[in-house]
Amino acid sequence: MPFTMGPNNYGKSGIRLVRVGRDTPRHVLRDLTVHTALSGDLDATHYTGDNTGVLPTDTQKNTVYAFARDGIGPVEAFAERLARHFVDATPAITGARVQIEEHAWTRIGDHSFTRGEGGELRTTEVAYDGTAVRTASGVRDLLLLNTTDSEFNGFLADEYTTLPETDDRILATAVTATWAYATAPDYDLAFSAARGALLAAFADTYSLSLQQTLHAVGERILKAVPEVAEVRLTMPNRHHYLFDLGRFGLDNPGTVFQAGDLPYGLIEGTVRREEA
Ligand SMILES: O=c1[nH]c(=O)c2[nH]c(=O)[nH]c2[nH]1
Repeated sequence: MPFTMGPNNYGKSGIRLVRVGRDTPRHVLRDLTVHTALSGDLDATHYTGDNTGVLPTDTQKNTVYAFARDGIGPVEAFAERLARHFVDATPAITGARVQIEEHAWTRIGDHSFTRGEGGELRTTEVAYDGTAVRTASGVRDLLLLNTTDSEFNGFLADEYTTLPETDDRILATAVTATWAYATAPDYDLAFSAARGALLAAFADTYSLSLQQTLHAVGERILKAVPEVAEVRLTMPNRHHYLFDLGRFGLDNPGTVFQAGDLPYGLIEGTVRREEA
C-alpha cells in the first residue's frame, strides 16, 4: 500500500439535544450540542470500503439521544458514559472523544426560559482509550469587560510602533478556558468554583497587560479547584479606542470609545502547577 492512512477519526458533529425533566411542575431544561469522534482499527473502510467494523455516525447520534432518556447529569459524566460505551461495545473502536457544549437557559418561570443567541457555553471534552479517561472542562465566549484598572505601557518600541502608552483603558475579552482534571471532582461544583474564580480574578486584578490577567485567571482557577492540573486560556483583546473628540473642540475624559472589530490581539497561554 503506497499511500497509508495516518491518524484518523470519525463521528457525528453538532448533535443538538434538548431534554425536559418533568419530575415536578418546575421543569428542568438541558440544551446540549454533542460531538463524537471514534478511532481504532479502521483500515478496511479506508483501503477497500469494507464497513464491517464501522459503527455509523448515524448510530452514534442515536446513542446520544437514547442515553439521554433517563437523565444527563453533569456534561462531563454524560460524555464519559458515551465515550466508554463507544469503545467498550464496539470491537474495532479503541478510542473515543466526546465533546459537549451546554447552552445555558435562564429560568423565568416553572416551564419558561430565556437565552440570548451566541451566549456563553459550558464545555467539556472527554477522551477514553479503553483504559483511562481524560476529562477537561471549560467555558467558551464568556464576555468580560473592565472599564478601568487596566494599563498597557512600557512595551518595546521600534521604528514601526505607533501605539500610545495608556494608564487607563477598557479591558475586554471573550474568554475560552479549558481546564484539565488530574482526578475527577464533583463536576458541577468544580465548574462553579472554576468559573467563579475566573470572574473574580478578572474583576479584581489590576491589569498591566492582558497576558498578566491571563496568568492571574489561570492561577486563581488552579487555587480554587485542587483537581485541576492545568488551565488553557484564549483571550482575544477586544480593543476599545478612545475616540478623538478634540476635532470637535470636545475633551474625552475616558468616556467615549469606539469598539474595535478586526484585527484583534489574541493572547493565549497555559497555566500549570509547578512540578513538585
Ligand atoms: O494587554 C495587551 N497586551 C499586548 O501584547 C498588546 N499589544 C497591543 O497592541 N495592545 C496590547 N495589550
